[in-house]
Amino acid sequence: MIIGLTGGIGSGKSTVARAFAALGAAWVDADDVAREIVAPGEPALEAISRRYGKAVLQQDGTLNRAALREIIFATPTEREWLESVTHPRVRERLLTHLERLQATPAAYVLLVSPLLFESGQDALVERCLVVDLPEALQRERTLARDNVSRDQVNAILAAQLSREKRLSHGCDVIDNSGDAAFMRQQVSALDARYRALAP
Ligand SMILES: CC(C)(COP(=O)(O)OP(=O)(O)OC[C@H]1O[C@@H](n2cnc3c(N)ncnc32)[C@H](O)[C@@H]1O)[C@@H](O)C(=O)NCCC(=O)NCCS
Ligand SMILES: Nc1ncnc2c1ncn2[C@@H]1O[C@H](COP(=O)(O)OP(=O)(O)OP(=O)(O)O)[C@@H](O)[C@H]1O
Repeated sequence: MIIGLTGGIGSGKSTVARAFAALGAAWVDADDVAREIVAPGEPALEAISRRYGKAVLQQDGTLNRAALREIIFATPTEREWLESVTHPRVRERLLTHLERLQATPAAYVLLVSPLLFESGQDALVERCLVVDLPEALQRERTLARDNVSRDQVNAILAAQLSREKRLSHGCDVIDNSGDAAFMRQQVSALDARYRALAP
């Protein structure tokens, strides 16, 4: 069984996924896969450097992620262009990872993705799970973790589904507005449910 674990920036997806993994779940993170497909030599990186030039490359030829982030969250059409290059490749690579993970003894597999619905990756999963919290807390946790401005966090939030729209998909929900113990308690209950449901 593949479960899509989603939530906006800084909602706590990786933290929640690690709690599931501690109980034996397997997982793949779409953000990690999005990094794989822009490694040096990959066609997506060539397309990005053709469009934006050297400004989006570091001295060693790897992607300057902060520079590209500035461009795409300032201009929605540029973000759409980048997604048209990256999302099909992320999806293809996710399928390979999921196939590999399904062959492991784990009872179920998590596909962790900030853009599960926005990118159509929900077609790859049988159930979905939303990590939910008030947007203000999401913003504060992101600002505490990342070296980004409040304006940029707001631009990223604006490019993602709203809390209400994400919840409207009828997924299971983890309330991550409390402490780690509260989160782990919910993970443990869901793990038992998923094990009972897994074929
Ligand atoms: C713009 C990039 C280079 C910025 O890299 P950076 O290292 O600063 O951030 P990182 O990749 O870790 O992403 C951080 C968070 O930003 C948000 N985010 C990233 N891309 C997008 C997007 N296209 N739309 C909305 N939110 C996004 C997500 O919440 C993500 O968890 C990178 O995010 C990217 O390549 N994005 C396009 C690919 C994509 O859509 N990835 C999302 C998973 S499929
Ligand atoms: N219940 C919690 N209480 C306090 N802090 C938390 C909690 N859950 C997560 N955090 C913190 O919030 C930040 C965001 O969490 P995490 O990195 O897991 O989110 P994410 O959804 O994977 O983020 P992104 O997709 O943006 O990479 C981290 O610094 C994490 O330690």
